Formats: sequence, structure tokens, C-alpha cells
Amino acid sequence: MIVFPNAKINIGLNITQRRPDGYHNLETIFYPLMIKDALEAVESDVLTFQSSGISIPGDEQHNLCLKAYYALKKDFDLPPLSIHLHKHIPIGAGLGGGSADAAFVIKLINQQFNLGLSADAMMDYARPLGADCAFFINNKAVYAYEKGDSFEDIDLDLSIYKLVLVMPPAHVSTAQAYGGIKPAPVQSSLQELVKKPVTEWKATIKNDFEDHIFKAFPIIQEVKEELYRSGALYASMSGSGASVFGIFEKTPDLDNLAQHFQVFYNV
Ligand SMILES: C[C@@](CO)(OP(=O)(O)O)[C@H](O)COP(=O)(O)OP(=O)(O)OC[C@H]1O[C@@H](n2ccc(N)nc2=O)[C@H](O)[C@@H]1O
Ligand SMILES: Nc1ncnc2c1ncn2[C@@H]1O[C@H](COP(=O)(O)OP(=O)(O)O)[C@@H](O)[C@H]1O
Repeated sequence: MIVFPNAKINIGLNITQRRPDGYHNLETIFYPLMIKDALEAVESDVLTFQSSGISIPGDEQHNLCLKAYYALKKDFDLPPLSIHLHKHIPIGAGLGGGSADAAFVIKLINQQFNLGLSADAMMDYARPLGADCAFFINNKAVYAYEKGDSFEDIDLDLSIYKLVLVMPPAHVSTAQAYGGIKPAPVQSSLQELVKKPVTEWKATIKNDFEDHIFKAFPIIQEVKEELYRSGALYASMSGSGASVFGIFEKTPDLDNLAQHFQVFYNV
């Protein structure tokens, strides 16, 4: 079976509290994007994992696809699989690509071997693999809270806009991003702010990581400012960075940015 795990962006990200388990409580809107990996899994004599496309740092044996397989294998009598991942989603970009791959492995195995798991049960397998992994089970726009793994449905459809994603040449680790944060309670909940017109978001919706990550990597801030100069209604770093997205009324001319950085149109 072949599936196509997609990326996400964070629209707003408020880090509200440090938790006793070392994680942080937060609130964010997860919104799915069209940028996708390709993931194939077929029955085999031995369990194998290989990847092509963008090279994935770290030992292949620690790939989140295998972690997802082992999580289900603990509870179900699964045959060995031959898993091939073609990596297209930029890595360490705040796009949740690794978490998406893991969630899609869970969904693929559930379907291929008729495990009969509900979406809630699949989310329970996804949560320990990564805080944003559970989102990719239902994979539709949600308001996320607690560790980013509890959800409330929201009605958000950006399909009338043109979404653009830019990858500045900076690598921000998620742990580094959280390390530079002073959590603070929110004044107004994102759930309410996101209901307002997109044109109001610039003044009201913020990614809390931006302040300190922009100091460490000024190029990310420059990309965001260039998106606003190019007519973005709203622009923000996604998650812990370094990718930056812009929401436009019409497809913008970003030739300037595209000369230096990877630009994805209509994501
Ligand atoms: C920042 C966010 C925003 O959506 O996304 P990315 O930028 O990674 O895509 C997420 O919170 C990232 O989720 P994810 O990448 O799955 O995190 P995990 O692997 O579970 O955790 C990596 C590290 O981030 C920190 N962490 C993560 C989530 C959270 N709510 N509080 C934390 O403090 C912890 O230090 C943890 O060890
Ligand atoms: N299938 C995978 N795709 C991408 N990264 C993976 C995968 N499996 C494990 N990783 C590890 O997870 C780290 C973060 O990956 P990714 O999900 O792309 O970033 P982010 O947390 O910024 O969204 C990578 O540095 C990589 O070592």
C-alpha cells in the first residue's frame, strides 16, 4: 500500500506553561498542507526500512516509521514489512514531517491488516511518538492544546487563499526552540482570534518562538518581512521553524526569494 503523508503549519503558537514532565502546555492551530512524502509498505520476509529523496539525519533504525511499526507490533501479530519512504517534506522545518510519516504508518497498518482501530485508538499509539503526531491521524484543521496532542475541531478553510512556504537555510531543533521560551498565559484564545478575518491576524496571532529564534537566525525574520512586502495578508514561522509561510490573496511573485531559498507555491 502507498500513502502520502503531508506537512502541517502552525497558525499561532502560544506556549503557556512548563509542565512537570518537562514538556510545555501550548495552544496552536494545526493546518494541513499539500506538501507530501510518499510511503510504501508491503509484506516481506524481514522488516526493512529505506528512504530516498531528502536525506534524513540519524540512524535509519531510529526512523519514526519504524517506531510506529514497533508501537503496533507490541499489541498485534504483524508480519514483517518492507517500508520505503520518499522524503520530500523539508526536515526540521516545523512542518511535522517525521510525525506525519509515523501517523501514516499507523493508519496504513490499521487498514492493511484490518486492525479495527478507531481514530482515538490510533491517536493513543501516535502520542508517545511525538507531540504533534496525533494530529495527523484525522489530519484536518484543529485547535490543539496541552502538549499539542489534545484537539478541538475548528471551522477553518483557507482554500480561497494562496499559501506559500519558504525554507530559509537554518536548522532549529525543537528542543532548542522550547529551551529559549518563557511561558506566559494568553490574553485571548487562538480559538476566537482565528475566527476573525485573515487580514486581522497580523496584529493578533503570534508564534511565541519567533522572538528568540529570529535573534539566533535573523534570516528567518527577513524572509517573513519579505513575504509581507510581497503582499502577504499573514505570514509566520511555522512551529519551531525554520520554514515560513505566507497567506496571499493571489499567487505572489517571489522570484527574489526563490533565487536564494526553496519556495513552495500553492501548498
Ligand atoms: C514545536 C511543535 C509545534 O507544533 O512542532 P514542530 O516545530 O516540531 O513541527 C511541536 O510542539 C513539537 O512537536 P514534536 O516535534 O512532535 O515534539 P516531540 O518530538 O514530542 O518533542 C521534542 C522536544 O520538544 C519539547 N516539547 C515538545 C512539545 C511540547 N508540548 N513541549 C515541549 O517542551 C521537549 O523538549 C521535547 O523533548
Ligand atoms: N520519517 C522521518 N522524517 C523526518 N525526520 C525524521 C523521520 N524519522 C525520524 N526523524 C528525525 O526527526 C527529526 C525532526 O524531524 P521533522 O519532523 O522533519 O521536524 P519538525 O519537528 O521540525 O517538524 C529529524 O532531525 C530526524 O532525525
